[in-house]
Amino acid sequence: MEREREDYAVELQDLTVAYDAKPVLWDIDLKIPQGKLMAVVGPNGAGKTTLIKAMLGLLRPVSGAVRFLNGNDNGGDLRSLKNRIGYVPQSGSVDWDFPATVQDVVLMGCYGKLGWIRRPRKADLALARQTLQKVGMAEYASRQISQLSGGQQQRVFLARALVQEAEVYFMDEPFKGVDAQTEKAIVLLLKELKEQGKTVVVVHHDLQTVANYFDWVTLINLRVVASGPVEEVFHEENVQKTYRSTGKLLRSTV
Ligand SMILES: Nc1ncnc2c1ncn2[C@@H]1O[C@H](COP(=O)(O)OP(=O)(O)OP(=O)(O)O)[C@@H](O)[C@H]1O
Repeated sequence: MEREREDYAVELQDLTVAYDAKPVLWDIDLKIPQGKLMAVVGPNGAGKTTLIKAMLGLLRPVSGAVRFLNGNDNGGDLRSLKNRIGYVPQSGSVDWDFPATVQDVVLMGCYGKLGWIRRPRKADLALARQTLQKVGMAEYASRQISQLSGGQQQRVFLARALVQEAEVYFMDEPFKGVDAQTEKAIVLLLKELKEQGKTVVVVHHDLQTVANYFDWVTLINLRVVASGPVEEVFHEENVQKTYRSTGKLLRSTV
């Protein structure tokens, strides 16, 4: 039984989340196997960001449970799992006026390992530099984050997550507003993470690239319409069902 749990990076059971008593996620059951690159797709307002926030314990669900890796309950032992879980928020949701350099922001990714008090070691600085190089931002290391373009900020937040060396990553629309070259760089990083056995959950809007970029997909619109290997569940019928209006789906659940 324990072994079976270990195979799942994240497991959701009967998860319902509401804002002001209005449900936006309804009775979600989901198992995300370890080592998958998973896209979460669905129309605007479908509950994708809410799903990620609920998984991370940033929102309290009305009911249900979230379990990571070895079966720890969300809210109970999530703190001890913190360093094993990385999060790249939607760039629009971040306060970019926060006074910090690019290098500072990337080093924040090491704090889980370092603790807040300790100064970064040489190895952390080297890792931060190397990761900035990877995302093509090394030359901006001492620039204030407020003085970067949207796509550059996105790359920096990706670098911050990468230095954390987590096991499960959540990324909320990492391709939003980035140019083709940055998109390619991010895709390469995602594939690299997968090769290292990491699990990556990505909110994604471009249906055209799902099959190229990901091996697992969850289609969501208030409820999970389908979740599984891309080649099995990402087909016309499921996409149609997902992009029907939320109202219709809600009526069909009650
Ligand atoms: N803090 C909040 N308070 C009240 N309602 C909210 C809040 N955040 C989101 N919602 C509502 O919950 C629903 C789901 O929002 P969510 O941001 O999870 O959707 P999404 O699928 O990520 O959408 P998008 O593709 O537009 O980013 C939407 O109807 C939204 O208006």
